[in-house]
Amino acid sequence: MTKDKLVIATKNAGKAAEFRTILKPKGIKLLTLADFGNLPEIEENGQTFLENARIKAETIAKLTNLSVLADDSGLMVDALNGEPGVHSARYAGDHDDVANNAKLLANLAQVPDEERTAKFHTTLVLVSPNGHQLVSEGEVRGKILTAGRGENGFGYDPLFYVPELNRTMAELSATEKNAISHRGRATKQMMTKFDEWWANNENFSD
Ligand SMILES: O=c1[nH]c(=O)c2ncn([C@@H]3O[C@H](COP(=O)(O)OP(=O)(O)OP(=O)(O)O)[C@@H](O)[C@H]3O)c2[nH]1
Ligand SMILES: [Mg+2]
Repeated sequence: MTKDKLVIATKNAGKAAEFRTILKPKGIKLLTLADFGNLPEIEENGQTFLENARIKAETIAKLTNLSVLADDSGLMVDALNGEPGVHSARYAGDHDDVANNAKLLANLAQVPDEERTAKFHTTLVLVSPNGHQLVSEGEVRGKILTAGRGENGFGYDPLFYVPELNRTMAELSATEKNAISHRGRATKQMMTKFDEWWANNENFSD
């Protein structure tokens, strides 16, 4: 019963949409936290992306007894010593993209163009109900603009300029973003080991 389902342990609709596109070829039924009515709030109190991804994956696997994929990600700006980092979602206000982007621009107001380098990072943790884990990571480098451009994506995407494509993340289509993004790269890396893990996981749950 539980073998063909994977829970994406996220409340972020943007992330969920990206995972649905990337994982579609697997033909596995994907659920997100929105499919469960009564889950408690998860406190992301880790110091690292890995700790937070693990907290999310392990908590939801225990509660649902299903296999779970969790993503912890964030923006790391060189001129801000890697901030907002693990605090990206709640930099200025809890999941308030407008306030978060405004704070980022304010903190970079005196920083010249050539020093506005940054990267997006994702750590993924995949865990089965009995605790077998796969971990992967992905990053993409870019620059923080002085004003947003584009309507797609979510979070800091309008401010994140990708030099190779001469566009911001928010000016890319979903397919274009997944092809180069931190999340797309981390998922691609995980997929190289996924089939073997999934097959073994089926055996473990017997
Ligand atoms: O412009 C962006 N494009 C991206 O592709 C992206 N990926 C992550 N982020 C930022 O980093 C936070 C993650 O925090 P986070 O990993 O805790 O996720 P979250 O709290 O939004 O959802 P959940 O998965 O924890 O439920 C997010 O909220 C965003 O601010 C991104 N911003
Ligand atoms: Mg979060």
